[in-house]
Amino acid sequence: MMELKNIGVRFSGRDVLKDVSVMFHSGEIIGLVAPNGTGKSTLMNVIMNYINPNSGKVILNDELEYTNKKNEVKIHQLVSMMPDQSDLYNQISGKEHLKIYSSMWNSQPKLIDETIKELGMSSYINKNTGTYSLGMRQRLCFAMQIVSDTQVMLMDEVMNGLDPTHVELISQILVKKKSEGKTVIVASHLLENLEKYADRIFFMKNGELIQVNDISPGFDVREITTVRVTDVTDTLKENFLKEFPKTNVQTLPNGTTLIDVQGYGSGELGNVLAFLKANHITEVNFGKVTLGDLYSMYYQEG
Ligand SMILES: Nc1ncnc2c1ncn2[C@@H]1O[C@H](COP(=O)(O)OP(=O)(O)OP(=O)(O)O)[C@@H](O)[C@H]1O
Repeated sequence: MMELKNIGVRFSGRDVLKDVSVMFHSGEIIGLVAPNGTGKSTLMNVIMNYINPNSGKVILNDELEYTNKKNEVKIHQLVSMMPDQSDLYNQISGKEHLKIYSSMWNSQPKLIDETIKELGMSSYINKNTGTYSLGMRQRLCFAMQIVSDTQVMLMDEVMNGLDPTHVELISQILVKKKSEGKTVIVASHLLENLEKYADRIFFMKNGELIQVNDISPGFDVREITTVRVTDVTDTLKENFLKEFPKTNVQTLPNGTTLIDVQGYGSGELGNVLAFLKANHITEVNFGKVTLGDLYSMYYQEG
């Protein structure tokens, strides 16, 4: 378990992190959504103690804090950040990289071969990483962190440059790590992918971390059932509300209109769909509010 307590970071008089307090538990995947420049790297750097916050602290397992070098070494055995592609040494093989990580974290050596197999890296793992494609390098960086086998894993843009097959594969491995009790914190811009596996998702804005379930009550990410439509004019919306006055309708900055049909029976739902069809609305999607919808609500509004 990792706690961030009242973390504040100020750069050039600007609050990049503002009194951030949050608890991350074992066996959960945290999704972190942060448009460029909102403080995601700063947050990760504070967690790793690469940046000293102006206020607040990071607490591991209720007791460990970055109060001295000895504790830092202990915490870094428990918390790791996925390496960046620029951290790779071109002149040695992928397997050498995995061995180095395994010995640095003193993890079980069998994890190396298991991870190579799981990620389908056997055909190139013994070649120098200088010969790797971007996707291969990315998979290696991910594999290095998996091999380190720490309790908390921070991953910044883990899916960068990966094709859909590998995005899926890595998503499955993240879920497996969660089932092993790891805390996995993934910062990603792939919203559709993130919402498939993340247990809790936070948006970063103005130095704050907001859990998406708190953003728009009534349009909760997991529970509310909606009809999603595009190309709804103001007049059509007015007519719709005359016909269905009790229905909650919300048009997002991205042009999608959400019609809340939670609790509607098939008759009522049929009436809504018939109305839309009669008004030539053919792009109709039935489901929950998506993370993309919430992103639009939160970051693009007025
Ligand atoms: N050492 C620093 N000194 C001054 N300002 C900084 C410093 N580090 C970051 N910042 C500023 O803090 C803000 C957040 O930076 P940060 O690198 O955390 O963003 P980010 O969310 O990781 O962005 P990106 O996704 O583009 O990497 C930015 O406005 C950046 O200019």
